[in-house]
Amino acid sequence: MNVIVIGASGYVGAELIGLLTQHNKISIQHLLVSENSTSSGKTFEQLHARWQGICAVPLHSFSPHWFDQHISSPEHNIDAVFFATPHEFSAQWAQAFIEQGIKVFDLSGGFRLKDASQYPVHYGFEHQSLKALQQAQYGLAEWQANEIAASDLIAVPGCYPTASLLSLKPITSNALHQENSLIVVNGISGVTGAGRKASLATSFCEVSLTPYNILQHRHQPEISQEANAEVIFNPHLAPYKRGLLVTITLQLKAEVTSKQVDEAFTQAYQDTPLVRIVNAWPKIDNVAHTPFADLHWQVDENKHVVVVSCAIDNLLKGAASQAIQCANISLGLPSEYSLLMPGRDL
Ligand SMILES: NC(=O)C1=CN([C@@H]2O[C@H](COP(=O)(O)OP(=O)(O)OC[C@H]3O[C@@H](n4cnc5c(N)ncnc54)[C@H](OP(=O)(O)O)[C@@H]3O)[C@@H](O)[C@H]2O)C=CC1
Ligand SMILES: CC(=O)N[C@@H](CCC(=O)OP(=O)(O)O)C(=O)O
Repeated sequence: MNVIVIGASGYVGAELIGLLTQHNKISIQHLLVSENSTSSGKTFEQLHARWQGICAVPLHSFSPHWFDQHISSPEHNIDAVFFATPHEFSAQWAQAFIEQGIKVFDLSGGFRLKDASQYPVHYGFEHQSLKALQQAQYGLAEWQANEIAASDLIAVPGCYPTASLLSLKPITSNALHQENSLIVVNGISGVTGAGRKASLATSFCEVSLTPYNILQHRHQPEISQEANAEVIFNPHLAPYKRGLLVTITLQLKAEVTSKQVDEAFTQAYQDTPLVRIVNAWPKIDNVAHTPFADLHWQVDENKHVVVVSCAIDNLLKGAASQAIQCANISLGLPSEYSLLMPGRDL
């Protein structure tokens, strides 16, 4: 698979490129940034020294001219593009790549919400690619492999939604929860979740554990849509670099037993190497810098309540490694290919 990564100077782009360099079925053809990027002309290893000696591909500026020069002719040799870019940019450009026969893996939120009217509210722009939006397939790898394999436009889930949906779907897809009851998702993320752009809110001396965007975060509709159940989402920013944890409280139907809950989770994740059911409450340190999601739950049958917690690396299972899982599925490979043992057949 010959690929392009747009957004190569960002945190997600860097992790994605790092994974691509170790994938023996995927070949990086171009690494791109914005037209006025200060990173244009630098090599990937100059920008992200972690990959010194691994990837010296130069970063170039993406523009309509670049697209015309490299993509518009049918002779292009590109099979797929990864958008590790702002939401509006992905929403603007995905259709043009699809029309050239190029598969799109969008790591932004540009194609995750099915209802176009939600974009002005939650993303601040009117969606212009309604045809692509309808065509887009949500890419929660452990739950939608068949749909991902059949689609040319994959909306890779966000970091909080990934951890939340891995926790919720075994319950809601088996209708074990009390209909119309309160489902509260508390999430905590490290600062890399905000991206590489410097801002006062994420500068070293300013960051402290705090809730943010309460009752108005754009992940609330994404989680509700994909869980098929309305949630309340309370994100928190914490003073560490990477890793994300959600703890979810939801009411079970009165007749549901803890055995049914256990069966729902073991059924969902018995054959998913990257989602681990762990015997203690998950810890960020056990998943940071890995493609894993660690899950644990506890049921109180008297209160008819289950508490589920899931920890992931926001840049990996919450973005880049899940995008690789989606690409693997598109290639007909096991979703975990190259993620457990880099570059080798499983
Ligand atoms: N951080 C996280 O934990 C997660 C982020 N995401 C999503 O992934 C995407 C990238 O996030 P992240 O890496 O954190 O963000 P960063 O701000 O770190 O990186 C954004 C990247 O997009 C590039 N870019 C910006 N505008 C354009 C443009 N017009 N044309 C081409 N490239 C452009 C930037 O290049 P430059 O500035 O050099 O021009 C940079 O490489 C976002 O949509 C984010 O919401 C999804 C899941 C998790
Ligand atoms: C700490 C922090 O700021 N996190 C980001 C989530 C990053 C992310 O997951 O972006 P997507 O929406 O593309 O998934 C936020 O809350 O907006």
